[in-house]
Amino acid sequence: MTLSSELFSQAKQYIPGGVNSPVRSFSGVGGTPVYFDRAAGAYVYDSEGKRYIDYVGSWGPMILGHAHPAVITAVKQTAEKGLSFGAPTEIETLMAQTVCELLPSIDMVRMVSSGTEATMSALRLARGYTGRDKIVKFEGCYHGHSDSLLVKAGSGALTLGVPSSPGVPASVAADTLTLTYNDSDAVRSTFAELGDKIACIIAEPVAGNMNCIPPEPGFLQTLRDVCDQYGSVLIFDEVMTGFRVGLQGAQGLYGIKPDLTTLGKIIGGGLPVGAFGGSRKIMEYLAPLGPVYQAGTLSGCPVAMAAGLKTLELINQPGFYDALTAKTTKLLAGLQASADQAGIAFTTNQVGGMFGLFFSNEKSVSRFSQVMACDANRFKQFFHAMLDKGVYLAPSAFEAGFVSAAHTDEDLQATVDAAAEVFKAL
Ligand SMILES: Cc1ncc(COP(=O)(O)O)c(CN[C@@H](CN)CCC(=O)O)c1O
Repeated sequence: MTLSSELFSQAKQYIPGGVNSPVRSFSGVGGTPVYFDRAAGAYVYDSEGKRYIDYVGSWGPMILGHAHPAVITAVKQTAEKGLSFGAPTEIETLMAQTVCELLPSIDMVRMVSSGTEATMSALRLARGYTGRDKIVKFEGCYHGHSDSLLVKAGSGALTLGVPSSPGVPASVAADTLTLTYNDSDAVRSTFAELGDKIACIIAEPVAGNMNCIPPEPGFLQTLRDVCDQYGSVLIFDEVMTGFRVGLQGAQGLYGIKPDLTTLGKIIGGGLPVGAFGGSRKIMEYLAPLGPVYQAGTLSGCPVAMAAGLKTLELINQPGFYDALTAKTTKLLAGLQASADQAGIAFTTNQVGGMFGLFFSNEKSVSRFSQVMACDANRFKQFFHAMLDKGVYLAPSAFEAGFVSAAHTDEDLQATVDAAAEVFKAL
């Protein structure tokens, strides 16, 4: 029995499923989750000291690499002054100002402590601002676990949602319409039918929770157009893509301006931070200024702000994203060549420093249905074989992968070499 197995057995006595977030349980790939003890740069080290090249990066935040010295120093120096006060601090204003300066669509921003809080709050704000109840989301997109967003498509495109989890009241799910990502026709026909009842669309501008699925040309523009035509709020959930695919997020990359943006992950630098922001006219509906209530004890925690601010400072350097994108491209080109060499049906997607791996015969994967048709068993075999070789990929075929600035050419080559051996043995 490995130390991780022992730790997992112990955890399962006290924590449901032994984890504080389901995907960590390896339920998507089988086997026992690896317990990590420490991390530095591109590497994570398990409880027995084994090193892995990490492509999860705490699900996106660790864009600089783990335990970046300047981030750790900023956290230590801020923590020594106290951890949180439940009162305003200057560093919160600095963070808000930085986010507003980096994302032109954001005039004002409110900090929260998770992506779930950010999207839940943005939905309430959009509903309060428009006075409407219905929302549109897309199948395969994940926006955290608030009730309105744990909803799957009803039997037909225009039928209302049904809960995707017990505990979500049918009455709540009924206000959520779930459409097919990248299906612009479905968006247009839904709005033609119900547009004046729809408070908002919430979309991942690059879907990173059904593996990595970029928007097809015109899709994001369609979302913008129907929201303009029917007076609905366009929410880009950039919890994952924000500062990951570019300094101005996916909205900057694709040139589509949302009304509200949700953020998380990178803006916390690895500590619990979420945020939602947008146009002043909408944000001023928020308490204490306006009638829409939203609050949080540790929102804007100074220590978390310090980690996030230092991270945003260090990614805002000339060439940072070109280098990150080039590394990711190099990794994927190597993986594809190895798979082709071994005759394995395999394809990849990439946007900036995030990527998706698909065991699929498709030349390119752009729809949820194509993701679902991938060879899940082959992914599981690949995942575990790579893990054995010291490469830590996302333990699910429905997650994106992430490269950091700390990954070296040697790390990328070692990953490709390991994959070449694994593909041959599949
Ligand atoms: C686009 C997007 N929006 C919202 C969320 C929810 O954020 P959190 O509440 O987990 O901080 C997420 C969370 N992402 C997952 C990874 N796919 C978190 C990992 C987990 O659930 O443990 C997200 O990707």
